[in-house]
Amino acid sequence: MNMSSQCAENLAQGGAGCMHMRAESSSKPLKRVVGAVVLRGDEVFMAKRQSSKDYGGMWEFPGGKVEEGEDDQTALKREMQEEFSVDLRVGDFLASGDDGRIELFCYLAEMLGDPVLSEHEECRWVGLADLQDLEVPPADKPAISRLQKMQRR
Ligand SMILES: Nc1nc2c([nH]c(=O)n2[C@H]2C[C@H](O)[C@@H](COP(=O)(O)OP(=O)(O)OP(=O)(O)O)O2)c(=O)[nH]1
Repeated sequence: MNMSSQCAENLAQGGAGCMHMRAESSSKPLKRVVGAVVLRGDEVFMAKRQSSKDYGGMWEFPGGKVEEGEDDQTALKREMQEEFSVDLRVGDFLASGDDGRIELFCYLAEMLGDPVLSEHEECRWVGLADLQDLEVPPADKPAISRLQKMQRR
């Protein structure tokens, strides 16, 4: 019996699948997400996710999923317009992290104008020294470590 027919038989018998199928599903490509790291002196702009969303109530770098045909910069600018009605100047790549489902690419950026809250529960300028007290999704941790290292220099 080959691998595929073993899987089919396992499923037909009401089994939870087999190693072969699990390996395939766990290698699904990560969804690409971008986040803007907007600094103002020793503070960074953070937004609180709506409680109805995944990671609800956690703080994130504003941004979102990159759509087909977009590059990271275009996606970040679009998301900042949609979510905060501001233009964005996108700078250097800072760090990336993942949660096994999405991969977050964070870029230093400058907001041109004042952000208007629409899709988040709250937004706030957070001191870099206070970042460790915020609850953030796991994919944000590498960017936060980089920011804290930059601050100590
Ligand atoms: N924007 C953003 N998303 C993050 C961060 N960290 C993190 O794990 N994520 C996750 C949460 C979501 O699963 C995913 C982004 O999806 P989203 O729903 O916020 O993005 P979107 O605006 O494109 O959403 P939608 O149109 O699909 O509703 O990435 C972060 O710092 N910023």
